[in-house]
Parts: sequence; structure tokens; C-alpha cells
Amino acid sequence: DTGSAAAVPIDDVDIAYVTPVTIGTPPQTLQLDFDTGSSDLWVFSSHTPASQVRGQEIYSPNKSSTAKLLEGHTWSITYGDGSASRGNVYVDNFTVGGLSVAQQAVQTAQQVSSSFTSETNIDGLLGLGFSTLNTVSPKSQLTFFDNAKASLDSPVFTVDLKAQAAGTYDFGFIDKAKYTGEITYVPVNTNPGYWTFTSSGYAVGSGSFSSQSITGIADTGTSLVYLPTAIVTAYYRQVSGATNSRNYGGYVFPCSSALPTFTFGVGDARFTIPSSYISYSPIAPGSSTCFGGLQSSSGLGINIWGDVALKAAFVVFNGANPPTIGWAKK
Ligand SMILES: Cc1c(C=O)c(-c2nnc3c4c(C[n+]5cc6c(C)n(C)c(C)c6c(Cl)n5)n(C)c(C)c4cnn23)c(C)n1C
Repeated sequence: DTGSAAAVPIDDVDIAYVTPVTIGTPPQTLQLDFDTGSSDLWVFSSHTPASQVRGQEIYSPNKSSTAKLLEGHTWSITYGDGSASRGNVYVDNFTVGGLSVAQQAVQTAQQVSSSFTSETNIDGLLGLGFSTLNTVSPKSQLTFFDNAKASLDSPVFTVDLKAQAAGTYDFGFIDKAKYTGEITYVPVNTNPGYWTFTSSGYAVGSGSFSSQSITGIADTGTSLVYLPTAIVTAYYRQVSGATNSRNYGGYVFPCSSALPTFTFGVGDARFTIPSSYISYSPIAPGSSTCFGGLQSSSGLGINIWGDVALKAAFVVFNGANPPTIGWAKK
């Protein structure tokens, strides 16, 4: 089996991407944020209080003849930006881009935090991290990928995110038309459950490449890139007027400033993030102060290669044993 579905930016700065999925019988279509940084599949639902729903599509298990309540099971999750949701659990038919799983655990929200309510074009999240991170209790559930893996032609999914254009999530195959040159595979540490790998170093603009290990997670659910402070200060030193603003919670700079590119290594391969991805967005509509797409990871306890970096590559999440992650130019 294989599957392929579009990853569509939800706004004009690629702050997040959504992918259509169908749940139940007859099929109910929702737009979910595929997130390699978590492992819960949860949706806005008929159990979500109306006061917390602002235009999102909802999943109604009572309208699906194949839905079954997972008695006594609950879930509760908090994300890196402090957003949170919790609820109960059904199993139902679940399809992504032609790839179906018969008894997928679908976590229905009974409570979502205000940032989810305000993110009107995200109907839920589909976790693509390792199932060890799943929060369902008393029995944790498998991700869509883990459920589908045995039936896939190859135990992989690939991520091709694009700037201001629809990219794809492919399951079970590697599409040679989506990348150029070779794919560089490196080991993955699955503890505690992220796609954790080690980058071989970085360069700012046309500067020399600094070979150093940068261990971090490949996270499609995070908008920006969060790296060690030393690297981030070295980058913004090249940007006139850049400051690390407590007020805005990170590095900001005049939108008119010229930004260098940022290159990161994976093994011997080098990936360059264009300046345009790092000149992320005005801090408010029409403002001449811009927020950086590269921010410090100090205080997070983890480095995060989010969408700003993933957009610059074609990435293979190889779920074989042992798992590896592959990066290619495109
Ligand atoms: C340690 C960490 C993160 C780890 O993940 C993280 C982060 N970065 N983007 C996102 C997230 C997103 C992507 N996302 C970010 C958005 C921001 C910053 N804003 C203003 C809006 C309107 C957003 C939307 Cl709609 N979508 N989503 C949907 C969720 C549930 C996220 C959770 N955390 N998150 C932050 C900001 N930090 C500090």
C-alpha cells in the first residue's frame, strides 16, 4: 500500500500546514496538522463545546456507523507553545491520501485551549512521532503511521513542505521526482519518542562551515527553527538592527534588513535555508519590524528543526528497525 496527500500552508507565512483526512462511514473530511513532534491523533468533535469551536470542521462519531467508543480511555496533551487539549477516544476507519487504516484511534476533543479555538483552519493534529509519546490512558494508542506500516510497500513516510505552495506527505514510497542528488541518511534516537538526529554543523551566509554536532528533532508541527544561542547570536550579528526582544519573545529586526542564508549539515550534505524563510513575518500586520524564523532554543532543553528548515529539503522518515532520517535537496 501507499498513500499521498497535500500539505497546504494555512496562511501567507507558512505558520502551519494542513492535510485532508477522512474519518468514519460515511466519510467525514477534516484538515489536520501532521506533526512529527507528537503522537496523538486528535480532532475537533461533536464533544467539543460550541464555545470553543470557531468554524473548524468536526468529527461526529455518532454519525459514523463504524465508530466505536474506547470505553474508559482519555487523553490530555500540552504542546511546546503551551496550547493544550484533552478528551475521549474512539476507533474508526481513517484514510489519508488513499491509504486506509480500519481501526485507528481517533481522540475526540472535549476541551481545547484558546489558541486552538483561534486557529480556525486546523481541525486537529495527526501525530507522526513514535507511539511511545501517545497520551491515551490507561492504554496508549498507535499512530496512523504505526498502524499503516505493516501494509506499506516500504515502512517510510516522506515530507515535502513548500513555501507558499502545496507540498506532500507520502506514505510507503520515496518519490524520486521530489528530490535531486542523493538522500543522506543519519541515525535517529527514538528516546523519548521524537525523530531526534544530529546535524553536522552550520554556516551563516557565505561564511565558513562550523563542524559541530547539533542534536535536535525534525518537527513538522513547529513553525520555526530553534537552535543553541551561540549559533543564533552568530547569525543575527550579521543582521543590522537585530535585537533579541523580550517584548516579542525572540529575535526581531527591521524588515528592510538584508538577511544572510543559514546552512546546516546532515553528514556530508549541506542544506541552505533561503533568507526569505528566515525573514519570517512582521510582528504585526503592516509593521516594519520582522520576527526571525531562526530563534534560540535556550530554555527549551531541545533543538527543533521546524518548518522553516524542513521547507528547504525533502525528508524521509524511515520507520524501519532501526529508524533513520534521510535528507535530500530538491
Ligand atoms: C518549544 C516550542 C514549540 C514546539 O512545537 C513551539 C511551536 N511552534 N509552532 C507550534 C505550533 C503550531 C504551529 N502554529 C504556530 C503558530 C503561532 C506561533 N501563531 C502565532 C499561530 C497563529 C500559529 C499557528 Cl496557527 N500554528 N501548532 C498548530 C501547534 C499546536 C503548535 C505547538 N507548538 N508550536 C513554540 C512556539 N515553542 C517555544
